[in-house]
Amino acid sequence: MVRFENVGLRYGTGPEVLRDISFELAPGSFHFLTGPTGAGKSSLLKLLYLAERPSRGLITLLGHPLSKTPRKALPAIRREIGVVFQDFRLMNHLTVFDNVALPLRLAGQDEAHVQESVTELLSWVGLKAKLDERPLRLSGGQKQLVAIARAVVTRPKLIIADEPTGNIDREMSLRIMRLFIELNKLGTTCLVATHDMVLVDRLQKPVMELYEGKLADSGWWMEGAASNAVIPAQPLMPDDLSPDF
Ligand SMILES: Nc1ncnc2c1ncn2[C@@H]1O[C@H](COP(=O)(O)OP(=O)(O)OP(=O)(O)O)[C@@H](O)[C@H]1O
Repeated sequence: MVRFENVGLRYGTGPEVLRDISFELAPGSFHFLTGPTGAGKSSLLKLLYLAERPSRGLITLLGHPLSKTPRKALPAIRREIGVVFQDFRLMNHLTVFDNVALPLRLAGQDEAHVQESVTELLSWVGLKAKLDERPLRLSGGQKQLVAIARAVVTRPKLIIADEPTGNIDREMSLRIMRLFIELNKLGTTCLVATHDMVLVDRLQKPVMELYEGKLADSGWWMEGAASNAVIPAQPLMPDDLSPDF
């Protein structure tokens, strides 16, 4: 699904902010990405959602070696990736419904499909009653639920979340993480960057740790990823979550 081999990243002529990054994410896996502020978490995620290109090393994304992929093929790969940001990045002049519908409409989907998919997803995140609301009238947690619905409306194979629960209270953070777990149970590969070690401890998922631009024990990550390859995509079973989650 994702493979990094000795990847480095520098911004402009500055120092490398990521060095010798090697890891593999198997299809259907779920990983947290943690590390202190400035360690390079957002930078690593930017490489994954194609907002930056590596200054060295090899990245294979959804089967495509990026160094050999023509630039014009990148938007199609990017459309297979759903991204959730800490600051939501919603369109405040659009309704909740239209925010979630936007990726489908941009992809030229017919309106009947848009109506069905968006209504279904807004029910799933618990915001069916808010579909005509503007984002500015929602709480931070509700805005993040809309952003998650928008990120997954095109059924991406990979979901990347950069501090999705920053500045959101504990109860809503758990609800948001539960959605990522449900998506993962449906077979979506998930990588979630977070500072919230309480959530990480509760969820008992593999953790990739970045320190000063390097992955802790990256050799282990290549090995760990290989064993994750046996995790099958599972049907959605919300009740399967641990009771205290
Ligand atoms: N656009 C940029 N131009 C130059 N340097 C940058 C840019 N973005 C990030 N950096 C630098 O790269 C390093 C890693 O930053 P990054 O935002 O990836 O860390 P982070 O682990 O996500 O931090 P945080 O937890 O505070 O969000 C930092 O030293 C930062 O100053």
